Amino acid sequence: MPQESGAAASARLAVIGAGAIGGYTAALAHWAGLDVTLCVRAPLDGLTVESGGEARAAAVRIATDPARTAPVDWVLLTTKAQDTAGAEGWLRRLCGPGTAVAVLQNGVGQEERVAPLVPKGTGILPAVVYLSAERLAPGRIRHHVASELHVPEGPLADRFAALLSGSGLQVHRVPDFTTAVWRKLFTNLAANPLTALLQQRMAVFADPGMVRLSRDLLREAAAVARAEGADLGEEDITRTLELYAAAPPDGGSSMLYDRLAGRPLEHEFITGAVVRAGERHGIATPLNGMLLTLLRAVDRDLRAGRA
Ligand SMILES: NC(=O)C1=CN([C@@H]2O[C@H](COP(=O)(O)OP(=O)(O)OC[C@H]3O[C@@H](n4cnc5c(N)ncnc54)[C@H](OP(=O)(O)O)[C@@H]3O)[C@@H](O)[C@H]2O)C=CC1
Ligand SMILES: CC(C)(CO)C(=O)C(=O)O
Repeated sequence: MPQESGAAASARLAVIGAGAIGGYTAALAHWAGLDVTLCVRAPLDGLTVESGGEARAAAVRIATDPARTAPVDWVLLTTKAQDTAGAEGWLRRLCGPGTAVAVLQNGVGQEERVAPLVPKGTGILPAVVYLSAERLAPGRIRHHVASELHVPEGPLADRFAALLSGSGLQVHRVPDFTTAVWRKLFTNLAANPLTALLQQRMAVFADPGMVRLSRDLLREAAAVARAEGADLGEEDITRTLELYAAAPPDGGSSMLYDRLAGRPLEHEFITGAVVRAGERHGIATPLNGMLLTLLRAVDRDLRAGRA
């Protein structure tokens, strides 16, 4: 785990959400010397991150009440997409003149989701998250693999990269964010629904039938992605399947972890995003549509406490 101090060591950072991504990024930022407040909705005793077989505590400040917080330099929003609106109380208190908000969420349209919840003019930086982490228990995070954030290039991205320099989180500034966000969505479109529906980990992708099904799901999505302006093709599908094959077999997906913990699923922002965009463009997505129907059924049971 990185030990060195970051370039923006005195910056104040608030991380909303103490789950897998929030807990991991908050710990790395704290170890890099940033002034980190972790904003949670249920009290937390502390934060510990396991990575590479080593467990380390991060003595971040923990806040449970938005009313007791003040504006910071950066906010990292790391709730599930369906919980974005629920974080409005935090966003309103943490954003002042000069605050920027980075949205670390899967799916597409991160900026549009957050814009109505922050003061007009607040800089919003959508971030594609390439890392795998799992919340083992409240405040206990296991990092499985990778530590990359991809953001649209520009002055806000430059500030974000400077903020996190030396933290171990690599910030990549990309010229074509539409392609980047859809490319990342590809990695979720088969892995998240299939692991969640089957309640199996990434080892499931050793099955050639599962790889064929994933390719077909992604081919549907590629047609939709291109209609949305993303520059993606067969080689991106192949690369995604290679990623699945190379993933730690005991790793999972954020949707699997939600199902195992009995929490609502993020399906409407992943599979649902493809199906709805397909409908807008008149592109049929029967396989993704079928998964969406199954995920909605599971989610209904989870919300009713039956699954
Ligand atoms: N886990 C992973 O490996 C990856 C996840 N992602 C994406 O990153 C995003 C975050 O995922 P992940 O970290 O796994 O999700 P988690 O479910 O582990 O964490 C989300 C956290 O948000 C908290 N939260 C929700 N609403 C609020 C609120 N109003 N105030 C404070 N906290 C709140 C939840 O609180 P509570 O504890 O009370 O439920 C939870 O701790 C998702 O979009 C996911 O798809 C992207 C790449 C990889
Ligand atoms: C599956 C993974 C790690 C990327 O493939 C992911 O983004 C998630 O768990 O939501």
